[in-house]
Amino acid sequence: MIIKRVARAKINLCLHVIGQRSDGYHLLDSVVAFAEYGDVLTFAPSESVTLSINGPFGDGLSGTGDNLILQAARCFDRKNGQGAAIHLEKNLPVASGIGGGSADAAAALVGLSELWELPLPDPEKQLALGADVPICVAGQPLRMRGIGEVIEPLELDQDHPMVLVNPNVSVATPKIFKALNNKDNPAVIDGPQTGWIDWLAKQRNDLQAPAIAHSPVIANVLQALKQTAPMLSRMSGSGATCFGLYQTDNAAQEAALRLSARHPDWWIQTTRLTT
Ligand SMILES: C[C@@](CO)(OP(=O)(O)O)[C@H](O)COP(=O)(O)OP(=O)(O)OC[C@H]1O[C@@H](n2ccc(N)nc2=O)[C@H](O)[C@@H]1O
Ligand SMILES: Nc1ncnc2c1ncn2[C@@H]1O[C@H](COP(=O)(O)OP(=O)(O)O)[C@@H](O)[C@H]1O
Repeated sequence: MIIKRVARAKINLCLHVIGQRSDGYHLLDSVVAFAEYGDVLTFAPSESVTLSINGPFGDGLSGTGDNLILQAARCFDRKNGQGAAIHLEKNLPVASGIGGGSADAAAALVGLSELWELPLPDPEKQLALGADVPICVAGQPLRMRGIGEVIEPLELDQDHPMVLVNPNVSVATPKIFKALNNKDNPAVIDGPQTGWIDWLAKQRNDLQAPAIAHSPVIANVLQALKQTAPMLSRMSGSGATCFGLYQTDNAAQEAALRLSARHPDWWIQTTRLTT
């Protein structure tokens, strides 16, 4: 039996930083949904746990040691001889604000739980792998609070065609949180009272300014996206990936073509935000 899971890109449609805990972690209020596109993981029975990696962003990652997939495998109380040959097709840029590592860890938790017929590790263990892991296990539109442990499922009105753009710079999350001056910003306005997009347009990503200060090219990405007339565009997570949402698949494809023609060195991916 071979099990396959797509580790979908996590998109912070907005991300408000509303406080800081005594251990330094920041309190968040974020609306999150997932792309159709992601890394692809497969799990086959084996006597030990191994990880092989390929794909466009696989080069910088090691298949041993602290890879989040192997850390996820260590969360299970498995029996002797219970292993898995895991393969990762790494399609998402690393350290890019779309939670590739957390999505991989979540996919590994779910895939291995099925392969080994063992219960999913509890939410606290999931959170210890990464603050974004529980939301990636949930894998549906949601509002996340705390550092990611408070999850409220939401119903997105419809699938939205989307373009993801990363200028091929990696951004270390802790640096961006550290550079944020005001840790005490207003929460997400409750909603949506009107349409989803109108509601989201009124929200923010509080990490956008410090991320731009760290990597000014993010401002160019946001400006280039704006010029393609999306319904909504913003940076996800701590960056540098930005997203644009469009009315139709055609509009998204045209936007992606236009962006690729002007910026052949950027990672540009057409996909859909799923309900
Ligand atoms: C900012 C967010 C928004 O969804 O996404 P990304 O930009 O990583 O995709 C997440 O909260 C990131 O979650 P994740 O990437 O799993 O974070 P972790 O590995 O747990 O934390 C990495 C480091 O980021 C900082 N950190 C993380 C989360 C948080 N709420 N406050 C923090 O200050 C801490 O310095 C921590 O040591
Ligand atoms: N399977 C994995 N995929 C991506 N990153 C991983 C993985 N395992 C460990 N990491 C490490 O986790 C860090 C954060 O990666 P990632 O989750 O892609 O960031 P972000 O949440 O900002 O998109 C990187 O520094 C990377 O080296």
